[in-house]
Amino acid sequence: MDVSVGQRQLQEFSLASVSELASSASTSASTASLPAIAHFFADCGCGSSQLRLQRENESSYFASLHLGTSHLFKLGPVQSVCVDEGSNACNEKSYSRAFTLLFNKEKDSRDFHYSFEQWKKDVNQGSNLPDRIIPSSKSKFDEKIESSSAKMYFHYYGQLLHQQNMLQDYVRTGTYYAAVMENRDDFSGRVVVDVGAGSGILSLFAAQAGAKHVYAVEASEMAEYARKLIAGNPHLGDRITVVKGKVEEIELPEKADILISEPMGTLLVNERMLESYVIARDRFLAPEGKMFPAAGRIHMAPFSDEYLFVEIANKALFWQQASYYGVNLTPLHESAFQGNYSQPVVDAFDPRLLVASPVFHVIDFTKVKEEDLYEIDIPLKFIAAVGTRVHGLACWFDVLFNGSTVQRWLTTAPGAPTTHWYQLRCVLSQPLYVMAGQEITGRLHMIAHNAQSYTIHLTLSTKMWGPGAEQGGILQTSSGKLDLKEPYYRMSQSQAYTVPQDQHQSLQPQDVNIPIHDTEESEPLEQLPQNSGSHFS
Ligand SMILES: C[S@@+](CC[C@H](N)C(=O)[O-])C[C@H]1O[C@@H](n2cnc3c(N)ncnc32)[C@H](O)[C@@H]1O
Repeated sequence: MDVSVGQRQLQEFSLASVSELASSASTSASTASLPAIAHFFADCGCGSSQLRLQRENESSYFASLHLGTSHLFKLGPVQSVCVDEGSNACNEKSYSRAFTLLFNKEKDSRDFHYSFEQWKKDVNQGSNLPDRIIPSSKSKFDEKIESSSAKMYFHYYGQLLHQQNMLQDYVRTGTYYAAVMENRDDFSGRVVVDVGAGSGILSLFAAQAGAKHVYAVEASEMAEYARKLIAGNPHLGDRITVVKGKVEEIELPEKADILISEPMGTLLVNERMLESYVIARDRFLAPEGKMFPAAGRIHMAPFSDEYLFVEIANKALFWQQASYYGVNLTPLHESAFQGNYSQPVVDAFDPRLLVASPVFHVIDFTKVKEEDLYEIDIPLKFIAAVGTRVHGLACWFDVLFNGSTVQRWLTTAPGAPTTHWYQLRCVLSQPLYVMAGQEITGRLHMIAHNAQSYTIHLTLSTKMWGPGAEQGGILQTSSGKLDLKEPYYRMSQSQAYTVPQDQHQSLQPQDVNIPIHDTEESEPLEQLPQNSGSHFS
């Protein structure tokens, strides 16, 4: 329980019993093994923090331990010993003392240990507040992310509406549920950390699968809702501790056997939360521990879509007016035209629009270094399956739950059941002409920026084709610079995309047998999740 009293921060725990380890200075009241209440106090009058012990139904404290000089050791699931080395704090000399603490439940013991470590960390860093969101020294998160971006980001995730949008993506949530339940052995009796727990749903799944204990780490105000949801499911909640804070900043009392998280944004990497997942791995995962998911792949293929190309070009037509209330708007036409192409398009498209077999880039979450995600450079090489105009690069991702029992992929591929991520297309303002069998080369170069997203540099080129091609070089090149943070959500368009007749005749895309995903069956486009205007995740 947390209470705020005036300037002081006070946190209290009920203990089944507390007894002082015998010393000459101890009184009979403190050595007796009786129920007690432990209070964490910030600022006991001289600026230092204390752990104070009080017998139930008594108004005074029988012991005060200075957190700066105290250490807590676990003796068993519900038993710990707390040792204060003694100090000169508060201008008075105190001698070393030790207390055996017996908790009512294992969860109480974990919560107490967690709070103890938090308060101690605060003392060491010179702050008196536990669960601090802003540390005295900048965390890895704060070093690389602009504070205004982080503020908006956590404000967004702090709202139930947006968590509901993710929960109502049944492809997403159902795949997580299946992956956890099918792999109970990976969770049963294990310590789990849920990285970015949101509403706490994945923590509850892990507890359902028999986790020994789950630490649900959530930085936004959603942590309070997660506490509420978890408390409302007491048979599971008993094994879950919600930790409010960033994974880059919080401390946990023990290592995890398995991390569970849903850190994927549009194009897998948007939001830069994968970096937090990797940081959590390095900070909290025991050697040989598992990650759910363990890997992700970005899939890419060139596409042809005259409708989309024209639609984007036409958006700038407004700026071609020579007399808008008597004002010539045309000087801004070119800027508006280019600006529209700098927005990656997010929607669900028909996979028949792909003009070549996709390639993929793997990110192994268990091995990748956090810094490796700052810049992602993917060389591209395709063979066009049809003769057509190429309008850009289509991208989607999947992630792997590498369970000990069952391996399961969550895919966002076109043609597969639609998720709230849809797919993403980078449209080039200058299309390329290709012939069937012609090689398309290029590069997708993504550079992370401090607004939790990436600048995308895309280049596609067509190579010489046919007899004598080996002597030839690049025929045509088209490039674009896009901001992944500013997508164009194209959800109002018809989802059952009809390929125009003339395109059918020239491309015959239905003849192209393109394998779009490896393990899951392709199904026709399904209903879209609610609230399709989501701008994160
Ligand atoms: C995509 S949501 C997933 C929520 C939930 N796990 C689920 O599957 O429904 C990601 C969550 O992670 C939280 N988050 C993002 N970065 C974080 C960080 N560095 N530390 C703690 N939480 C973070 C966000 O606030 C958000 O609630």
